[in-house]
Amino acid sequence: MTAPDAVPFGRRLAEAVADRGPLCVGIDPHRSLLLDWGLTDDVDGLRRFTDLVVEALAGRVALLKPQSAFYERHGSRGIAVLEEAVVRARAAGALVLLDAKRGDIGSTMDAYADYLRPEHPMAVDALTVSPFLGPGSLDPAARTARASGGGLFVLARTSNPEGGEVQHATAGGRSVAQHVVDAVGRWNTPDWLVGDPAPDPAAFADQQGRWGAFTGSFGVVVGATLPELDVDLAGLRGPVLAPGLGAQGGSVADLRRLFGSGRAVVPTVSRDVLNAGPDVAALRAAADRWTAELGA
Ligand SMILES: O=c1ccn([C@@H]2O[C@H](COP(=O)(O)O)[C@@H](O)[C@H]2O)c(=O)[nH]1
Repeated sequence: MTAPDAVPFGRRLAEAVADRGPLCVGIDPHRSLLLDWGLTDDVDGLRRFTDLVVEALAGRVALLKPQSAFYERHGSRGIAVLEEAVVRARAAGALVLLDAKRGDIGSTMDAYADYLRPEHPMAVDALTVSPFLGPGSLDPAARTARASGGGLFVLARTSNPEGGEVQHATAGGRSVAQHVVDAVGRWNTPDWLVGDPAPDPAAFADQQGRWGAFTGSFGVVVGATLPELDVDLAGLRGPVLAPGLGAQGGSVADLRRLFGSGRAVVPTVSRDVLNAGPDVAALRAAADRWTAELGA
């Protein structure tokens, strides 16, 4: 059942985009970045790095996307740094997408989805998930997301060059990537989960997939690096997270070429913004440059 005060992630994201522009900035404390910032590659350096990014950008961009791998590599103390940062970023007005790319059988996905429950110590607004065990294995996470006003971004056509080896494979005349997009599109319809209490009809009143109108809480990941858009996003009714800008070679022109202007796209950049640190003003200026270019 949907908690009465749970504003759906899709609506909160659309509001953030209307206020701040569509940019998502990734918090990826690579070892090399910690050293470039004059920090140590340990928990103290990790904390300082994260604090500075949160101070610079929470509430300034639509989404912050901490990459869990860079915290996990420092063990439990690294995860504690991430947890404190998530709490602080959300208190400062940020929407937080935890990039952890979880994917498992349904009963285990149910546990991963607890990240989306408000009572979780590291509660986040949305989570990245991997559909390799079949999109249906993610249903329990989608159910929790819908109940708690959270969001999911499912890997569909990833930005890395190897992605197509599996994502282009076909079954039943559709590519694996298309199966993923179609499954996510179903989550974004009001009749998904028939038998559960009906969700707020206003949440589904207008799902044209454009900012300014409500978009669904379930999105897909499609890289800005693709040579061409080889999935049909018409039935998605939700946002597209587009990584691969800057360090991986993607540009704003690539976003336009791939997605045009009629789609709810959240471009995400990590290193290209983080390289501007550790100065807070310089980090803000780097993010602002992307936002201006995206809006132009
Ligand atoms: O297809 C994907 C899915 C996720 N990512 C993640 O996004 C950032 C990209 O970092 P950059 O420094 O902007 O290249 C990183 O955390 C990846 O794990 C992706 O790149 N592609």
